Amino acid sequence: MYVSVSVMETPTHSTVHLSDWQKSYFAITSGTCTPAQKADEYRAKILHIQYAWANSEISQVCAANLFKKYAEKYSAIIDSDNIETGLNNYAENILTLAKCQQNDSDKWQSALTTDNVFELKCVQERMQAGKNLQSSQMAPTDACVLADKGVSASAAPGLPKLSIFSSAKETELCAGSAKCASRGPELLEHPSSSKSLQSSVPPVTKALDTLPASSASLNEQVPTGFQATPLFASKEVASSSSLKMSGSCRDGQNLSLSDQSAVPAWSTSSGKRKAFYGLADEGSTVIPSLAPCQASSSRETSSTETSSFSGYRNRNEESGVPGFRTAKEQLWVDQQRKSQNLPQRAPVSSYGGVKKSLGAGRSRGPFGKFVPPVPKQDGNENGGAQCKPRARGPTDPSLPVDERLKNIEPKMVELIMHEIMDHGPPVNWDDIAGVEFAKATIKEIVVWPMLRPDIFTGLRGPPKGILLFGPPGTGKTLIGKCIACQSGATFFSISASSLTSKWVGEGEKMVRALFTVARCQQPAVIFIDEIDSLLSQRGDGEHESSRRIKTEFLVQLDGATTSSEDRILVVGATNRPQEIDEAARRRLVKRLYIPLPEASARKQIVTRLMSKEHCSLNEEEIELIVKKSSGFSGADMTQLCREASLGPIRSLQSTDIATIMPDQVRPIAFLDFESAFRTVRPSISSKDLELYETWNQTFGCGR
Ligand SMILES: Nc1ncnc2c1ncn2[C@@H]1O[C@H](COP(=O)(O)OP(=O)(O)OP(=O)(O)O)[C@@H](O)[C@H]1O
Repeated sequence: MYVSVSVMETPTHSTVHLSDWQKSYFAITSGTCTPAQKADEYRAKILHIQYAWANSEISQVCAANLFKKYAEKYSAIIDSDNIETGLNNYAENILTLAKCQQNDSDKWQSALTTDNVFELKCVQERMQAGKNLQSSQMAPTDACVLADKGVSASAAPGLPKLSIFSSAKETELCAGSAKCASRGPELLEHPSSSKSLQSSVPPVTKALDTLPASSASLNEQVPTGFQATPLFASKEVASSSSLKMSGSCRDGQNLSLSDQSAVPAWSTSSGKRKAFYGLADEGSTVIPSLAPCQASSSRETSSTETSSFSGYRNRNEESGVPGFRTAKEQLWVDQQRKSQNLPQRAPVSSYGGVKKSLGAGRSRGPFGKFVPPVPKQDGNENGGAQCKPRARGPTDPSLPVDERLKNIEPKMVELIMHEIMDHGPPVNWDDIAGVEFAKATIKEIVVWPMLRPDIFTGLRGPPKGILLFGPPGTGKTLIGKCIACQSGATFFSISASSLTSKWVGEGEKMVRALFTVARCQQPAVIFIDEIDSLLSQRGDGEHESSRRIKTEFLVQLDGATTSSEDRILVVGATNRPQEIDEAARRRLVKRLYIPLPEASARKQIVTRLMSKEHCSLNEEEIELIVKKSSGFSGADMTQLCREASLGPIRSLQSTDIATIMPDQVRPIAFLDFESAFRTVRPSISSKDLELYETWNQTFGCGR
């Protein structure tokens, strides 16, 4: 886990008593704090303590006590596996990466420990890359010095073999390195457990005895710039710090797993240290490393000390070199730089961030709650209700970034991923009553080709666009979604009117971005509701921006910028097909009429909805309902059933509602439908229906 703090104040008094610290640093425990705030505060305070400790502002005993107190105070957050409140959820490091690997069946219980996280393949790959680099950059003599001085070879960055500190010298080194930021994580490796916390602090007496000497010796032993991994800091903050720090820590080695460490080398040179603090004082977001790595991992650890040291050695092992970034990380950084509007920290998890808000209304401070940028691998992020697992978002530098997205504004990608990409429950063909011809056609021309692109080649190739037209509430959206679900495609759903009105001046870019993201997520279905407002016939009053959006859309639809192998289907839906201009109409080759549901379909809708309710309707009554609902759309039928379902409640005395048991509510009866028919009327006029019929006969592809 990472910690980030904007400005670190260095305590002014050289000796600070525990009580003073407790007084000033435990004020945040009021009951009004949210878990997120507490988690943030927790990190910030931990940092503060560790800085004070590292600067000898407080004693080791004091630090250990404070850490223990914090662990106790915030154990609810730290230990919690709750996706909302658990501190793990705020992690943006290796743990997050690891969490992305989980699926529901894992019954994941914060079982990640420092060790098993590093066993994950994705983690090892990254570690290996860093290790290789270090090996190639570390002079053999450096390694010898380390070995000679009692530091396990494996503890030296870049040296592959792992070992646990066990020798006296190693212990001394660790104890002494209390002064060193790089030792920090061990102390707080398991803040959730006071036991582990205590035991992870080197024995006080020994530490006190050995501190000055070993501190110095460490500084001699460790190559200049030997840095700790900020396990608790935000990636962006760390990243930016990294840039700032590079000047001061010329020869520092950045040990951050994600190559974003900003922690300076802890050298004997007070000049260097001052330079470091100087930066910190100037507002640099410098990240020390004494914060907990995996709060809950202590539970899993059999030997706390071993765990502590293993955390140390692992981080050493994964250390990188300053300034090194993989190409994909560089790309990510570049993308973030381009996105000047975005807050400093927002982009990290923004693509996978809180849903449906584009981050607006969602405050993400420097410690903003982390939401994994990628879905679980089973795609069940939303309770198993998802057509297709979402592909990886491009904002997490630890994940591959699609080259195609590099020219797209991140905020647009975010919007598309969160607002337009649909993550709702899957839809089956059986969920759509009636419209048999349309369903059969769609299966044949769209779903099968998407499933078997190898067979549906050449003339059999799928169309790029289809049009569903008909009265409102007849299931066009349902069909669009069903296509996506049944063909294993990602479903993007957008209203064309929002393209033209919501993003004034940006609609054109939005169209381009939408197709680009869809291309990255293919097979994909782009459902455009009210497509008539996007593709309406050109007139004198047509606005320039509307014209540009339309042109861009047609270009994208034509696939001018796509390869022939792209599997993207545009499904347009409209209630006003007559307003679509010829150029667009021609491109939407299959124009399918989605009419009002026939009697059999209406029966299907009623039966299906009532089967989920406590209902006393018999066959005959259902037939009567179907008969009386002639001219109703699917949406009207749904509304009718909703209204009828309220009948039993309405018949209750007002006083009963507070006390009645659910099973005492009478079943929905025919009389409730009779009442419902008095308020629910068909929403489509026969005149409107004529228009659809006429247009269908002229341009439709039905029989
Ligand atoms: N054929 C159908 N089978 C089952 N339910 C239907 C059907 N048609 C409509 N519904 C019900 O009506 C609701 C609205 O349907 P949907 O949004 O798909 O209609 P639409 O044709 O896209 O409407 P609009 O043109 O107004 O966007 C659905 O969620 C569903 O409850």
